[in-house]
Amino acid sequence: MNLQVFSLPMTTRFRGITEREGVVISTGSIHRFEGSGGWGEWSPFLDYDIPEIEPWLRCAEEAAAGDWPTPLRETVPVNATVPAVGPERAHEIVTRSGCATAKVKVADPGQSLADDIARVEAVRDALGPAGNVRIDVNGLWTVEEALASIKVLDRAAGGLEYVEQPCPTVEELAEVRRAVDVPIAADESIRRAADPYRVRDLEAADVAVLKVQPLGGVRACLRIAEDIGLPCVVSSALETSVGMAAGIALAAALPELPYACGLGTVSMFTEDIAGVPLLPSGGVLPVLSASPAPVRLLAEPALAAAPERTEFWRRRLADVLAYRETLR
Ligand SMILES: O=C(O)CCC(=O)C1=CC=C[C@@H](O)[C@@H]1C(=O)O
Ligand SMILES: [Mg+2]
Repeated sequence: MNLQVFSLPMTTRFRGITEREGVVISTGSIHRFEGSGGWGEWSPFLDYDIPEIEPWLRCAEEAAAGDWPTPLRETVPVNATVPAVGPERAHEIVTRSGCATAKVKVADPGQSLADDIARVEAVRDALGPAGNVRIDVNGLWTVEEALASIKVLDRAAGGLEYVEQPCPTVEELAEVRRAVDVPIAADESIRRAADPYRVRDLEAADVAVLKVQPLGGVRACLRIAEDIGLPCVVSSALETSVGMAAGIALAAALPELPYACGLGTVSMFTEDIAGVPLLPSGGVLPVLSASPAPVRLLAEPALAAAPERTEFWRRRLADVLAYRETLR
């Protein structure tokens, strides 16, 4: 099977990743790499098991087949993404981004609430009073920690737009939501859940975060958006520009898009595999009708993964296809 595997260094460690690996496939079939049509990215995180990464492949296949819904807008507003860095670097990231909204990672293992407060204050300073500051906890707080930390970080931010995934479970999100005025967004409780609709049924969130790869593609996410009945934010799973186009296609096709999306993360790589990277300008990304071709990956061996890593991805793909057969 012919696979192209990329390996891109990141500018800053993010969710423990310093080197992003993944696969690009072309038109229709993963068995036919040399296609003249669309491209798709399959870049499930390395710590995810085979059943969990099957939907990620559906997203790549949908993109490669060029099967996206009609866009309703030409550009998509995005947030700056601020990893668990020091306040000076956080300020610089936000200022350089040109975005009016920033999402700040907090509760990073090994850091204190004081570190989070300093980062959030720096981000507010960089955005000015009119900007929006949201935080992402990745489910790392208990309910008690959430109640205490949201209070101080809301003050440090001069008002938080929302808190993403403060605690691990849907029940805990619901408990926190009942106790605080800051809106709650659900991310892992949707993209890693057996039933994404428990968030709706337990009234656990004000905002749904949708990611096209973990949730099985653009059309699958559109259905979730319709059924979940919450305002949606489309966020990346750290895709290259090839995969980012799918997230943008979802954001472009949603009937309502009240919040900036977390799709500005191509800037976290030192290089990109497309000819023109999908970087925001003036806080927005352009909507494309298909994924860009990975022309730089095809031309520059330095962007390709080492042969043993290519072998790893080939095996991973074979395992997912075998798993799929068991679902039939
Ligand atoms: O939403 C953004 O601003 C960027 C994307 C982002 O934060 C994430 C991408 C990939 C993995 C996640 O840990 C993380 C998230 O939790 O939302
Ligand atoms: Mg998140």
